[in-house]
Amino acid sequence: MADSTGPISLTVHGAAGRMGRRVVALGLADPSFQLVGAIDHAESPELGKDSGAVAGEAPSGVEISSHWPALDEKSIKRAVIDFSLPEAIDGCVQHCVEAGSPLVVATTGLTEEQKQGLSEAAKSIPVVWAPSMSLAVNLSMKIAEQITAALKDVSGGLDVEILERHHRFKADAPSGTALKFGELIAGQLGESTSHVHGREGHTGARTREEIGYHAIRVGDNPGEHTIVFGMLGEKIELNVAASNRDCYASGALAAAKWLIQQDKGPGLYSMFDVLGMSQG
Ligand SMILES: NC(=O)C1=CN([C@@H]2O[C@H](COP(=O)(O)OP(=O)(O)OC[C@H]3O[C@@H](n4cnc5c(N)ncnc54)[C@H](O)[C@@H]3O)[C@@H](O)[C@H]2O)C=CC1
Ligand SMILES: O=C(O)C1=N[C@H](C(=O)O)C[C@H](O)C1
Repeated sequence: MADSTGPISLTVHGAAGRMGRRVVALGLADPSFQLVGAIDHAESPELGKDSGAVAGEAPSGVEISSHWPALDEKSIKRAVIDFSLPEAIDGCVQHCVEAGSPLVVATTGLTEEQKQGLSEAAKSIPVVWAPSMSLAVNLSMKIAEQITAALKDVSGGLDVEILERHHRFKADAPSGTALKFGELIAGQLGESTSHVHGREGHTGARTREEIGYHAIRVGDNPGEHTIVFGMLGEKIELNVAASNRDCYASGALAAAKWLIQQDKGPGLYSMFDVLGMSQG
């Protein structure tokens, strides 16, 4: 008999990573979840170690492994949270589709083909996919859309530039969050918008239809985005910055809870859906 009561059986994909460790730590502290799996690369130096200990917490009894835990057919409340790398996504998605496990995907830098794969997977399982799981970032995205709508026809024209700052270890650029900001702002500016990544050489004057992106990599910055709305005579700078990674980890756990507690069916959902920001 399937058990619809009790905690959500949680598996973390990328469990030994900077983000995976925080998801494990916060998940272990949340009685809504029971950690049942901590997956990482077969060559990870953390393989075989206790996931709680690797996360700096008390032992969890769940070792970091490259093999997925056996499915508990009685437990219908289960979810997978992925904070891995693009090269790891296909295997994770395939497992979740085969197991019928709801999935939260946080990994950025996906190829267009991998994004299509998420849409295909969402035909059979519920998927939350967002480049940032942060409440403040998703709220800032909505505000950026409103600012753009209000200023896009301003006299003298509107210039939008997106600056992002991350730790020195970040492997992709610009951030998935910056790209999402640009996508949403371009949705307000119109189809003629071009996306310009950095500038060098004799570029000529900036065109009215471009959004500029600039990726800064310094120290241990957990993520900061500044959207500059420049006009002739004044500007607005919208800044949102994390001081640690827990805003993302708690957002991903909230997304998993939302999928299970709202009993979401197959579909591709965003953090706007999770946070109730989808309208407007
Ligand atoms: N959506 C969001 O809110 C956020 C997304 N991210 C994204 O999450 C991803 C991970 O970020 P970090 O934790 O900083 O990176 P990280 O490099 O510290 O962690 C990635 C983990 O994935 C593991 N991995 C690699 N290949 C694997 C495989 N085949 N199977 C299982 N595990 C595998 C690595 O061994 C590592 O432990 C990045 O794409 C980053 O942009 C990061 C923070 C917030
Ligand atoms: O790699 C990171 O750290 C982060 N990556 C995400 C992105 O690429 O947008 C989210 C957050 O900014 C932190």
